[in-house]
Amino acid sequence: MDTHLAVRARGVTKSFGDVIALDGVDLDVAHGQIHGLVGPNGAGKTTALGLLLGLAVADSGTLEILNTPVGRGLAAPGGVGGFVDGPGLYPALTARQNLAAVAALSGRRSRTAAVDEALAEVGLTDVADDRVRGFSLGMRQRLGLAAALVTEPRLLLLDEPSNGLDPAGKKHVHGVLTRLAADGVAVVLSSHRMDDLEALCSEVTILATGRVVFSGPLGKLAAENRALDYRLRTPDPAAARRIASSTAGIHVVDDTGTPRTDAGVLVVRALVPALDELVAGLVNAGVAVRELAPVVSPLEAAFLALTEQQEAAR
Ligand SMILES: Nc1ncnc2c1ncn2[C@@H]1O[C@H](COP(=O)(O)OP(=O)(O)OP(=O)(O)O)[C@@H](O)[C@H]1O
Repeated sequence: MDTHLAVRARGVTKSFGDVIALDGVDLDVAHGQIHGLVGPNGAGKTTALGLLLGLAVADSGTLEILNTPVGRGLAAPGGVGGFVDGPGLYPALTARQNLAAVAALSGRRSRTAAVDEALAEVGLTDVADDRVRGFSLGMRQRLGLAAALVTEPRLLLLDEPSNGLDPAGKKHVHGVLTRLAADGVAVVLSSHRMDDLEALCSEVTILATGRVVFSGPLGKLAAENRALDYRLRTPDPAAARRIASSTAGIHVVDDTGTPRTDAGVLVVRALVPALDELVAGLVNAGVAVRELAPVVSPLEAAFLALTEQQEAAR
């Protein structure tokens, strides 16, 4: 048993009738790691989180959670917290009463302090005594996270935790997750938001049609040798286009969805070394470069490439 891992899954398969939701999934999540599950709609993210939360049982494969082998019965081992498909909350109770109920069920001793602390951590102190019925989606998400916090999880599982969050809410949630990870808690979250994954996760697992198409550090994914589209902003796009077209390894992309009114922008597809050549060529020719940035982030580009390959292979 690998004690530095909070989650160790090998060859996990789960079907619903004819639909194979997970197909031989391996997953390692270390203590203190924020691990992102990412993939197109229907890729199997929620199903995977449901298995980790003990809401469903795998058809085959092995799963160890917090060093406990998960058997055929439902229910996750102690120390696992979180939610899928939105947090389960009592709408007629206040935020504080909801958390007090969770604290009581989880057998915490210093309940009042734990509830107050959790409310403060997610930024809901001001609305602690309001009924949850009137809460927005983002407030419910934050309260769901607070409910998980009062159980003091060692493995926290969250399905789309940034759903409906405004920038302030997002800041609170990101702060909480980062603090938990620094304290050694393993966090697994699903998200469609590449910016969130990049801001939070040290590792990601990309699922496509139930299979793992990548798992590992974000840096490794971004560094994969793949040509990206770059937006080049210049006061002299005609000269820039001429130079780009004659630079080896540079492909000028015409149809990028860039608004036609943005005449100073050229999009080129290239690997980094060719891009360096292009910049040198532009500078030598006296063509100013006002901006040079990937059109989509390296993570998003890798995500699209990997998931499209898997879809095409179906
Ligand atoms: N209870 C269920 N009964 C039948 N099919 C299901 C069930 N749960 C999931 N599925 C199917 O399993 C596949 C994986 O679904 P899952 O919800 O895990 O994907 P997801 O990656 O979370 O998708 P999304 O990004 O849309 O939330 C889908 O084809 C889905 O229709």
